[in-house]
Amino acid sequence: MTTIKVGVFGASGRVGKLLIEDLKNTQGMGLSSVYVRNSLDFAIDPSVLVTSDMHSFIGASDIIIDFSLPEACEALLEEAIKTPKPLVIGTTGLNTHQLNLLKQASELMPVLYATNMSLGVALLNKLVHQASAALEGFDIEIVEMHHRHKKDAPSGTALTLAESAANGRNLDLDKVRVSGRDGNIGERTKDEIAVMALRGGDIVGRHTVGFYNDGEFIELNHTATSRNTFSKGALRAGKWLSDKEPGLYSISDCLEL
Ligand SMILES: NC(=O)c1ccc[n+]([C@@H]2O[C@H](COP(=O)([O-])OP(=O)(O)OC[C@H]3O[C@@H](n4cnc5c(N)ncnc54)[C@H](O)[C@@H]3O)[C@@H](O)[C@H]2O)c1
Ligand SMILES: O=C(O)C1=N[C@H](C(=O)O)CCC1
Repeated sequence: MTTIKVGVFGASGRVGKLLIEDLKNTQGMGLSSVYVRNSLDFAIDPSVLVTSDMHSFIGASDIIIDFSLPEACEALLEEAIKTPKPLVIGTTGLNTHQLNLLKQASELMPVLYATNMSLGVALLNKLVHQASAALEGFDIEIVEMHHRHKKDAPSGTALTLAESAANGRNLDLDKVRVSGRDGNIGERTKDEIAVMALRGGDIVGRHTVGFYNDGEFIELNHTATSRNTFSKGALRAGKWLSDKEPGLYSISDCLEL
């Protein structure tokens, strides 16, 4: 079996470090390059290319996995457009320009973009779509909780869940999303979908999508108890993506959900 050479972008981050560890025990895949801005603060196999030259970083690998920051992901996409390689993108908080760049890249190479690499959240998105369509008149409120170091809010996962809920009712999320309530704002409107973010401690990731009506409510809840859920999910996605045609793929495509 040939070994898929993996490049890790965001290597010294919380998820990046786990990707490097998990790759040591992943059959059919091996770490070949890491991109660093300065230097790595941990030891790495000397056969791995450690570089701050984006072109060499991409060139040394068969696929690239990115868990970084939006500006960094943007720079990666710009370089990948010049040197196409399958890309697994896990970075959240991308703006409209960065999302457009991602779509542009996917015309030249296979790109899997997932705001959450877990199987549980992939299924939760399906359930939320179904519940949103079936539970007419129920108010939809989403709450997410993450660790104190998280920079973007609301989480990418919460926004994707809100998109699933809005799609279930043929609503435009940009028109109905509420991400803060403060002061004398009046009563809740019928269609609004609230997405609220809490931050604290070392919470890996918790999402609750609630459907509330008079006399009853349903809450669908997902909790990630280990960050390895994301790194292992990204490696599974990378293996799946490595022989695909150019296109924009989702985690549901990879998991055949
Ligand atoms: N899709 C998922 O399943 C999933 C899961 C967890 C985290 N995330 C997302 O992944 C991203 C990273 O999360 P994290 O907790 O590992 O963050 P982190 O802050 O620990 O790591 C970020 C990494 O990006 C690197 N970086 C920052 N700016 C850079 C630049 N300009 N150029 C190159 N590299 C740069 C940092 O050096 C670091 O290695 C976040 O957007 C987070 O929301 C997604
Ligand atoms: O720790 C993070 O940061 C996470 N980010 C993703 C998001 O924004 O949804 C996935 C969960 C963990």
